Amino acid sequence: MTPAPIAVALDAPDLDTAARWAGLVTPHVSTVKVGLELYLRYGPDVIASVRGASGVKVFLDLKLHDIPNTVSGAAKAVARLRPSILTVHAAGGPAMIRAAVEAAPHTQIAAVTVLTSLAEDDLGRIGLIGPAPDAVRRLAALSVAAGATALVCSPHEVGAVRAEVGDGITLITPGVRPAGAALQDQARVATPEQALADGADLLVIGRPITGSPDPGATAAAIAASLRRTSHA
Ligand SMILES: O=c1ccn([C@@H]2O[C@H](COP(=O)(O)O)[C@@H](O)[C@H]2O)c(=O)[nH]1
Repeated sequence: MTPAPIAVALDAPDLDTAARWAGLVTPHVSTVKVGLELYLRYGPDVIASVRGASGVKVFLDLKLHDIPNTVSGAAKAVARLRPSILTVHAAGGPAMIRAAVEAAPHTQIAAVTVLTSLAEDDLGRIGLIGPAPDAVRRLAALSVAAGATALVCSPHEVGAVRAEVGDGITLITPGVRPAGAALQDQARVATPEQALADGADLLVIGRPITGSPDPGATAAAIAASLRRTSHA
C-alpha cells in the first residue's frame, strides 16, 4: 500500500517517544516531521533516530527567519542531514528564501506563509494586510519567485494558492483536524479529506494522531479515509 501523503508532527518531549511514534506511523504515512521542540532538545541526532531503518522521509520544520547570510549558514548546516523538506518563513523576504534554496540544493525549501494558528483578526495586529487568503497568496507568489518549491499554508487558502502558483509547487497544509477533533491552538482548519480535495499535496497532522491512544491505528484510519475519498 502506498503511504498516505501525511507528515506526522513528532512534537514529543523526548526522543524515545518520537522514535516510537515514528515507528508506529511509518507504514501508513509518507513523512514524519521534526519541529523546534525535538530539534532544539536533541540536535541533529534526532533525524537518524526518527528516520530509523524505514527510510521514511523526514521534514525538518525549523521555520528559519533571519538575515540571508545567517539563514544560508543554518540551511547549509542542516542540509547535510538530508531532510526532504526544510521550512523558512516567507516573511523573511526573497533574498532570505533564495539564500536557503542555494544553501540546500538537495532539500526542498518550503516557505511558511501565514501560520495556521492565526485567525483573521490576528493579521492586522502583526502588520499583515488581510484577508488571510490575500496575504497568503502574496507571500506564496513572492516565495516561489525567490526559488521555493514548496509552500505551507492553511487548508482554507490551498485552492487560491494552487491557482496562483500552478501545479509544480508542493502545497503543505497544517491545520488539519479529522471531523470532530479538538482544534487546540489551530485557527484555520479543515478535515484531511477536504484539504486533499482542495489541492494539498502533503497534510501535516500531529496531535490528532500522536495524542490518540493508538497512533498507528489512527494514522492507518486517516490514510484509509483519504484513499476512499480520493478514489470516490
Ligand atoms: O502554519 C503552520 C506551520 C507549521 N505548523 C506545525 O504543524 C504541526 C501541527 O501540529 P498539530 O498537532 O496537528 O496542530 C506543528 O508541529 C506545528 O509546528 C503549524 O501548525 N502551522
